Amino acid sequence: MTLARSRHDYDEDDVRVRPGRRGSRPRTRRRPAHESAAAGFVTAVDRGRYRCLVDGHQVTAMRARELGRKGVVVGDRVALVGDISGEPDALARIVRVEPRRSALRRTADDTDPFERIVVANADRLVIVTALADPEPRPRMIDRCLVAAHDAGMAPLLCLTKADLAAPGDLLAVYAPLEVPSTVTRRGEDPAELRKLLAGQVSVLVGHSGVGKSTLVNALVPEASRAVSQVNAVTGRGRHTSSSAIALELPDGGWIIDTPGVRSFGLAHVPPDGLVAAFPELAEGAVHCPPNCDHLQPDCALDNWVAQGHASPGRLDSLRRLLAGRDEDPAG
Ligand SMILES: Nc1nc2c(ncn2[C@@H]2O[C@H](COP(=O)(O)OP(=O)(O)OP(=O)(O)O)[C@@H](O)[C@H]2O)c(=O)[nH]1
Ligand SMILES: [Zn+2]
Repeated sequence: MTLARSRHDYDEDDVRVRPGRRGSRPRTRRRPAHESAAAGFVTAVDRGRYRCLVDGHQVTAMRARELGRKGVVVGDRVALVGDISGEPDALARIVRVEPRRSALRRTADDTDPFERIVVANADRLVIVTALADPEPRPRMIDRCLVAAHDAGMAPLLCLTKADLAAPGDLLAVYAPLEVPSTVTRRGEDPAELRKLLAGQVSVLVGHSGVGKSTLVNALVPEASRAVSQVNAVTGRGRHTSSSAIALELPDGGWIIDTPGVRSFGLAHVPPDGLVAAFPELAEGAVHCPPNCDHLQPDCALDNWVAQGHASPGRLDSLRRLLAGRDEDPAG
């Protein structure tokens, strides 16, 4: 997969490496401290407490001061010291966050003024859209596709509630984008989705009411118990919490639900990054006039599509996104 960013380093808050006062070697060259630390996988984060899986058992941890401003998010691979027994009241310390393979970002909005990484190291973004009740919102899907590309994750379109409306029209809109898709309906086991997710770390995203919890409950029989255990630790209910939670899939892999994140704005994705999310169009954009915004008549992409190098639907999708970069991400 081509990445939109030249920034292949997904750790935005620790890229600056300051040389020591006396010009000693950069800090990253030093031997890592805590060589005997245990490896953990962060499955939930809330109010400064991190739930980590260490050797198959759950450990509650806090950040060690030495992490500085470094954020820790669900999906992070971390190194832990201190009490990793997992006993009630035991508290370990996270002393290191391993480099991230991918980083899903949310944009600033009314509920949170900062752009933040919400999930690290996930492979897939599952864009959950109901075919009816609520009505599908294609622009939200487009935005999620770019967010997936920007994050370094593969998208999967999951169309729910096929018992209420047929998926044909929506699938036709997205067929040219060659995004894999799966359709689910009430009363039917989501077997295809289960197969697609096995062995991977996937993030579910979608508007309220599209059926995410229904899917999670079907995929992870223990889901409600796992969620209430986390809430027992953090003292919050699922719907009031804005943090993500990772649940282990019976066939291997993880599904990460992100209750507070329903869509993604693109304000943090530069226009070049948007175009890069459409590799076969990016190739044609080299023929555009300098600083082309790809919305004017002299844009070379119309010709590129006319020559059959890319589908008209893909160009439409790109232009919808370019024209609406600053729109309300929930739209
Ligand atoms: N007809 C129909 N209804 C469904 C289907 N899947 C879920 N629902 C219903 O849609 C409603 C919302 O489903 P949830 O699973 O709670 O949706 P959600 O995406 O988790 O919603 P939030 O928790 O608000 O984000 C519930 O009443 C479900 O029973 C489906 O395939 N068909
Ligand atoms: Zn152009």
